[in-house]
Amino acid sequence: MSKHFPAPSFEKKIVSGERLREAVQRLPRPIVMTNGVFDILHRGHVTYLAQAATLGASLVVAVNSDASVRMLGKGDDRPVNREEDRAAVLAALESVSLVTIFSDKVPLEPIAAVRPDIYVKGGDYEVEDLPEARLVASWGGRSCTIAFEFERSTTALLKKIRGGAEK
Ligand SMILES: Nc1ncnc2c1ncn2[C@@H]1O[C@H](COP(=O)(O)OP(=O)(O)OP(=O)(O)O)[C@@H](O)[C@H]1O
Ligand SMILES: O=P(O)(O)O[C@@H]1O[C@H]([C@H](O)CO)[C@@H](O)[C@H](O)[C@@H]1O
Repeated sequence: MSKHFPAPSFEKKIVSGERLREAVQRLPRPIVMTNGVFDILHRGHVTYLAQAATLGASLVVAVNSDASVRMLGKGDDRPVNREEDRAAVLAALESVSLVTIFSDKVPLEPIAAVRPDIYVKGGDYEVEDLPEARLVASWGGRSCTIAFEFERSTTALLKKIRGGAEK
């Protein structure tokens, strides 16, 4: 007979858009926030999230819904991992305090609900180009990018798995 386990405690870090505003009230500040697809988690992602977490006392991650990933044009076969799985993997990370799934192309709604002190993206973005940064600035928050330490990507991993040339 196999033992029955309760749901792992990290599942409690996943909150719906409706519960986000209230859940954030319980987090220590300053709050750092980021967003992304995080389809197949790799070393670049986990390093980036650990570094982002050091910028404040809590890290909130907004993860794209499957429908919003399809709006980004990453390919007909993306995402590989469905939204609830991507959210669970992120929630299991020590660096991550809260995870929410968002449905729009740009995560302005969850950012407005969280009102982070610091908004962060990876070094593949420029702060000046981000509508999220303009929103966060409206309540006095700041935004920054974190340079890549490891050149990794989900797209490159998929190419490798599927027999492409990536190492
Ligand atoms: N190698 C990396 N190092 C640091 N940060 C990264 C790296 N890859 C992605 N990021 C950051 O992680 C977040 C999620 O990125 P994303 O899901 O687009 O990763 P990806 O592996 O580049 O995916 P894809 O290949 O599907 O575009 C973004 O904020 C991005 O800037
Ligand atoms: O994982 P990605 O592709 O880095 O995440 C995207 O980031 C976009 C970014 O915040 C610029 O607006 C966002 O709009 C998009 O929905 C993905 O989260």
